[in-house]
Amino acid sequence: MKLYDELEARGLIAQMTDEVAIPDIINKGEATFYIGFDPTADSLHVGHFVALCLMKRLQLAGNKPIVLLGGGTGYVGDPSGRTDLRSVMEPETIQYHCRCFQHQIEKFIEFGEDKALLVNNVDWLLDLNYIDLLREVGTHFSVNHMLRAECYKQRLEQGLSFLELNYMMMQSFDFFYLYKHYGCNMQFGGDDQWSNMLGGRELIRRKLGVNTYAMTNTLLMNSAGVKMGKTAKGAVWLDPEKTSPSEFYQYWRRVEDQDVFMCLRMLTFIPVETIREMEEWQGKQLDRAKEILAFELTKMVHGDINAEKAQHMADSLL
Ligand SMILES: N[C@@H](Cc1ccc(O)cc1)C(=O)O
Repeated sequence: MKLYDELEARGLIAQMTDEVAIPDIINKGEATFYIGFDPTADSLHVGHFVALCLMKRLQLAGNKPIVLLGGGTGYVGDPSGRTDLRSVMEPETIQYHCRCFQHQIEKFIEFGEDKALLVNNVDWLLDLNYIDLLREVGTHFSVNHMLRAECYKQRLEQGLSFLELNYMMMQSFDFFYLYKHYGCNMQFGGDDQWSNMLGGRELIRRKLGVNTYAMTNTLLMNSAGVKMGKTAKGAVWLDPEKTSPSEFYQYWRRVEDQDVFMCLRMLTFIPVETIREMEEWQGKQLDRAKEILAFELTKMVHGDINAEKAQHMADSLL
């Protein structure tokens, strides 16, 4: 199965700017693409995991990932799709979070000159000159248009600070910068990032007359339409100190019957054909599917030994 068909079969694709060119470019392994991660906490969580796996799938098909750590955008905070105000983080906290993210990401993605790059936007955003930026970038953004963007909808009721209104311009500038310096021609991200991604694409088009691409992945939602990866205790983290391998395993072992195959498709590397056969399973066999899901994911995040331990622990609880 070609990469694009596989991503589609896994239900990973939400929106894209070009339905002909994007499948073609990624199938040929010709994309240099980036995904940005803002250092909002000292660990990645399950929501980031979908993006990391997507990167891995694209990398395995010969495309080149650029992982962008938002050490610069972290100073501003993305209001997209959020109703709550983000607290302004201290520079030391931002740096520390970036180191934590980097450490975790390095376990998933193989870095190296031709394989993948890791960059931090603090390296170019922090030194921008305000007046220059307003003149060179600000002129290309319509506030009217921004206020209509889907991602700010809920936020406009609560109030959107001027700081946050600038976020879209920062992320757009990143895409422009990565295109210029690394030939990055595509941006991926969660579906809540669509407006920010289009902003960058438009900036590149206006400043350089070049066409670039953007594609979003489906957010991990359960059948009730609720974002997955949260428990009563809070987020399900990838850091074993924050969510133990056993808790991590249990989270997946306990997904609802209707969600197990969607999770297998979106999160694991089990071939789509195998998952299709498993979809015939019913009753007790669904428990088996959940065990496979929990084991596979725990293995990917915490390694074989921890996955086995977590499974034994779960078995002994039964
Ligand atoms: N805005 C993204 C992170 C990001 C940061 C900078 C970028 O250039 C791209 C993406 C998020 O909140 O998830």
